[in-house]
Amino acid sequence: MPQVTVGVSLKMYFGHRAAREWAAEVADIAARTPAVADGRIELFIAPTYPQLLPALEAVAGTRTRVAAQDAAAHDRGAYTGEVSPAELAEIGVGMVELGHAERRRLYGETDAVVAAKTAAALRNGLVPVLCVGETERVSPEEALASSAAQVRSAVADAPAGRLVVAYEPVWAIGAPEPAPVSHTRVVTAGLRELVAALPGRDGSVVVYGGSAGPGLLAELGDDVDGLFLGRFAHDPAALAAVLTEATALADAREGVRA
Ligand SMILES: O=C[C@H](O)COP(=O)(O)O
Repeated sequence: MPQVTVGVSLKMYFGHRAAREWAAEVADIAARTPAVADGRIELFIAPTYPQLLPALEAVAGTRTRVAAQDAAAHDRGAYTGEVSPAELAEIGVGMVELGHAERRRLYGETDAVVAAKTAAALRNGLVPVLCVGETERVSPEEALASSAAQVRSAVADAPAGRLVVAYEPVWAIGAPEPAPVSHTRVVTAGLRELVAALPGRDGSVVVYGGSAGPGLLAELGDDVDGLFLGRFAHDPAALAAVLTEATALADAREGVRA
């Protein structure tokens, strides 16, 4: 089992060539990071659909996993423009981001849609990166309540399987700074308790996303299982810095377990 999970979504920021160059740099960094190579850090990248196959090729042999940024709720059929989770699994994609705040806000994805997509991902062997988080800045307790409700709704009827829950307060996405550590730790601690108690979800983890970058993992320490990065991992050197912090955290966790 990984000790720390670090993911990056490119959203739609990069063109094809820039994404290819970035994936090649990530592959180099992953190959030079022993904790990725030995599986203590689970590293995944989520490029756009046209970039999935080149990304899989770029990171082959480095243990970096490739995630899609979304997937359909159906395996096949007359769903023009959709991408099947079955086909994603067939090409070697291992994870899929679901319920991201931008999908919910811009494309009207409801909790019911996210639940249907989560079930589809799990029945096709994909690990859902299930994005949850409050839309307005509220107390950590209220944030936990609404995020927990989103998790419960997403998995209520889904087949068994591991989840990566990404706690992303909507107000901290695309912001200059991440949510305060004092806020995040209450929510992630509560979500960890929740997922640990869910039947059939062994190995599930809770990561933080929303303007995350170098320095945050060291601050959050044992309050999270990792980070889900966006803009602040566009610079490969910043991702390398986060992986250095993740390595220190993995080492510390191993020390605790030894
Ligand atoms: O998918 C990643 C998150 O939405 C965070 O993005 P951001 O770090 O650019 O705010």
